[in-house]
Amino acid sequence: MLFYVVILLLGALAYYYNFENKRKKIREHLEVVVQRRREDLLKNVELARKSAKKLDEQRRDWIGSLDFEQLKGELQRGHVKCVEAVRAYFHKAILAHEKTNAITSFVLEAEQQAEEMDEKAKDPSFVKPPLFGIPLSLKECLKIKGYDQTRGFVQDAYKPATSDSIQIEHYKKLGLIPFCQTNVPQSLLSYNCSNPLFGTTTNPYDPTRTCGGSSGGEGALIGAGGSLLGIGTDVGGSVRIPCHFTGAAGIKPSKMRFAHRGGGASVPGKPLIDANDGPMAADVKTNVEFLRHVWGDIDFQSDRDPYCPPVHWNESLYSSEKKLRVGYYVDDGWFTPTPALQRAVFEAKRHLENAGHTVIPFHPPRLPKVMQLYYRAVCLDGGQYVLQKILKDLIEPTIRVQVVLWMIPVWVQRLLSYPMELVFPRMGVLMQSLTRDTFELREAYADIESYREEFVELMMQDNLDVILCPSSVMPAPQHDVPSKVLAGISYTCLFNLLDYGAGVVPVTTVSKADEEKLINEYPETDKWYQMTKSATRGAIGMPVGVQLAAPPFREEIVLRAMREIEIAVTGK
Ligand SMILES: CCCCCCCC/C=C\CCCCCCCC(=O)NCC(=O)O
Repeated sequence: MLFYVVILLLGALAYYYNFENKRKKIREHLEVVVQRRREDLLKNVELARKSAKKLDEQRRDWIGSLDFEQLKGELQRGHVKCVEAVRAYFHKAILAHEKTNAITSFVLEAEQQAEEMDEKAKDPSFVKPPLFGIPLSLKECLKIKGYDQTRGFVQDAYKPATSDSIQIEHYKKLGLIPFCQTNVPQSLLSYNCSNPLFGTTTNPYDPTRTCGGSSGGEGALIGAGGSLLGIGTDVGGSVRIPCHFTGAAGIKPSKMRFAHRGGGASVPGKPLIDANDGPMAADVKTNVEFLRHVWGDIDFQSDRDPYCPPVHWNESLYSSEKKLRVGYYVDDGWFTPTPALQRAVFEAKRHLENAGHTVIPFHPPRLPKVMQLYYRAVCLDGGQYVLQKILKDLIEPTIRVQVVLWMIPVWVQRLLSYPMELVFPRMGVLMQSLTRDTFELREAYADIESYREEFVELMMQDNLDVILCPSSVMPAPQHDVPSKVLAGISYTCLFNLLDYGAGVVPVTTVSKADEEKLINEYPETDKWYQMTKSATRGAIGMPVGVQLAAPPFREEIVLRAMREIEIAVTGK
């Protein structure tokens, strides 16, 4: 017996030694790659700076002071040249990058693309496309020719795309000029924004706090004024959470409203957890203008990807005079949001009511089940695809907790979930989420389908057009909190599970009264609540948005409600 135990221990030791040795070699190689990539980024930023300096300072500042609508008008009228817009935004993005570390690469070809467009515009018969010359920032994972899509994995550096995605082709056709790529968390499966290749992107309002993720670089850049319009992706909140954390506005449309052929994802092959790209900007108005033109011309994408239905921008939904019926909630029954987030929903409710809409209570059903189904379907192989990739890379410290969770075998998680339920019931629920086998996976898909039916039925019973709810559970926390408070995405991931269109609009900032309410009333009943409470302390002044959502192909209603709230909040 002793003999076998000794053999087993020796075997385990040899395995560990071998594993560590291999990891050490991988680490050494990857550290060299990181060094080289960071040096290349410094050179790339210097080239963008050189280009920006070609523009007279006064003119640069004037162009930089124009909002989206004004810049669009000046470019259309020929008062601003495309190359001037690109140089002005190189300058503004460098300033934002120096503040937040938001950029992973400037797209230096933007200058040449702009010059070519200016050349074409000299011909009096040339018809300018609707978004002529507007600089566009892109989340790093979006496929643009000549640039990497690493998703924060060092192993994927120096593997540039050989072509643009259909969507990028489309944006260029509409006149937009991609001018930079922005940072993401390693794997994209986090709502913070750190990776070992490019480091941590910070919140423009407070560097000790995250800008959110995974489209965090976009949030930071837009929040710091370095871009007028950017594109993110969202499989659990990655467009909406950074918007909420940085005071931006953005929308995740339902999956079929854009082409996906040839596009990448954090975890390929996870049907029913629907991801999509989505615009992000300083205001809702810009999102509307962008989508009006993209969807107005959606045949470009449908012709190249037959799985993208040619559903055009529906102006009559957006501009309708018919008053809306809105279902609202401030607490989903799974994770009570901090006071400022609840207040934001009540304020948005009041704005909608003042505009003549009917706003009634709505209760999203069975959120603990939703969380289980979401994690089950997002990590459909028990997290193995991402885990294997992470283990071949430098591991990002701020997502270590979730990496460790993925490493615990599913059967062990299940076993431990029962005692866990007694002391930390919500964690117990999540520990039962990852799949043991295909039987459970099929069951999860069937459950998601019936949950969708149930939700639609509930909305129909009350004749609801749109749902109003919090964007998250807290304002921007510190960088390591998202990986620890995994369950804090319930407000956003619900609408990925449902494949609804869902957007976030800024409404308020955290106030002193919110802080007092937090200290005196916010629950501390488990670790997640304790961490959320402590992360929210000292967040006075941080932006807070609300979320609106509607069933697929009704994104225009979501945008209408967002825009009405925006007008009530900002007066413009
Ligand atoms: C014991 C608990 C077991 C559960 C372990 C789960 C580990 C974490 C897995 C997934 C986290 C998902 C967070 C998603 C945040 C938003 C991500 C997003 O929208 N990404 C965009 C994209 O992928 O394109």
